Amino acid sequence: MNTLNLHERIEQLEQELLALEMENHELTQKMLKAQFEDHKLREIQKLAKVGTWSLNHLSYNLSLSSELSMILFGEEQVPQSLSWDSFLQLIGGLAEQNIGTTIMQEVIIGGQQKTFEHKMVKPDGETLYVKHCCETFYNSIGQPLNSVGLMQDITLEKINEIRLEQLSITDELTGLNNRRKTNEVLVAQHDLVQRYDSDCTAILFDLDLFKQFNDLFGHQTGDEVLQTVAQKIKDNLRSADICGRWGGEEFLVICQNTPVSDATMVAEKLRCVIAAINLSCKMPVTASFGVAQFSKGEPLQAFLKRLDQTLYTSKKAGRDQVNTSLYQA
Ligand SMILES: Nc1nc2c(ncn2[C@@H]2O[C@H](COP(=O)(O)OP(=O)(O)OP(=O)(O)O)[C@@H](O)[C@H]2O)c(=O)[nH]1
Repeated sequence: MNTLNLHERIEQLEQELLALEMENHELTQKMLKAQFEDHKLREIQKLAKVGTWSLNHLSYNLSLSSELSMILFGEEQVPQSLSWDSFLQLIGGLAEQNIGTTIMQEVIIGGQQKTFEHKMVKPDGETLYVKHCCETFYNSIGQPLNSVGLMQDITLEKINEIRLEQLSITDELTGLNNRRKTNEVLVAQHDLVQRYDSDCTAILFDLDLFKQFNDLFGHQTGDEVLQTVAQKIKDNLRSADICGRWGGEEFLVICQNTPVSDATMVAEKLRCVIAAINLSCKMPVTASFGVAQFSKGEPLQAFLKRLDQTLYTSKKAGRDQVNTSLYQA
């Protein structure tokens, strides 16, 4: 090779090197961009508390994204490998007939995309609420290839929602059900009786001469009397009985699956419990009761009127007593 050719060859190689360097630079830029995008995606997933899983239908191999592992296991407890069955077990948690497991199995078999919310119990015993979306993908001859799922941890939002829901149905002063919730239960029980002719009885009671507590000791003492009475009622009712604050110093107890004879005994017990309360203001507290059983064919408004009149009978007859009304069609 003469000097001229050698010179040309060097120039050619230099140009090729430059082109390679440019290509390399471009590739590095692309890689950095991809890494940045990947990092961004992970950060977004972390922020949104979202993770993914995928199940290969041929190997039955399950893989979880690191974000999902974090959501399910936290930093320290990520297992080396997780089988599909253990994953389902985890999703199903301790709850029987867990909707999460059921729907996931449906998607695995049926393939349709589904989005649903469910509750699960983490290995550390903590309750987790998740929004879950999963789908199965098929090859051209309809064989399932893989199923993928996206899970979002919505525990905080759910807990706030539950708290708000609880607040909206609770009487602030006494912690009992408020009138709205009590009325809801009343309507539902009335409907059940109309449909099944079941036994359900309501007890309405009103504290006697309650105005005196406010007048003699102040509103604050009046409030404390209402709270003490509410607590006593809670302590002395079955968990199936529903109790609510119906008005100022008026309470309503709904005893499901209870005929009027049994509910009258409940009312008598509550009357005694209230009369035995020892208030710090030393004034006795009593209540007057009306008891009535729902009847098939009786409209709710008519029933409430009958119940109210029965309570009024107790007031008129001297207070601190229980009166029962029997339905006459
Ligand atoms: N402290 C307090 N008082 C309340 C509350 N709601 C209603 N009241 C009071 O309860 C009193 C009810 O008075 P009345 O309707 O005259 O009845 P009563 O004094 O209990 O007399 P009888 O029902 O006839 O035995 C009123 O003074 C109301 O202001 C409350 O949340 N806190």
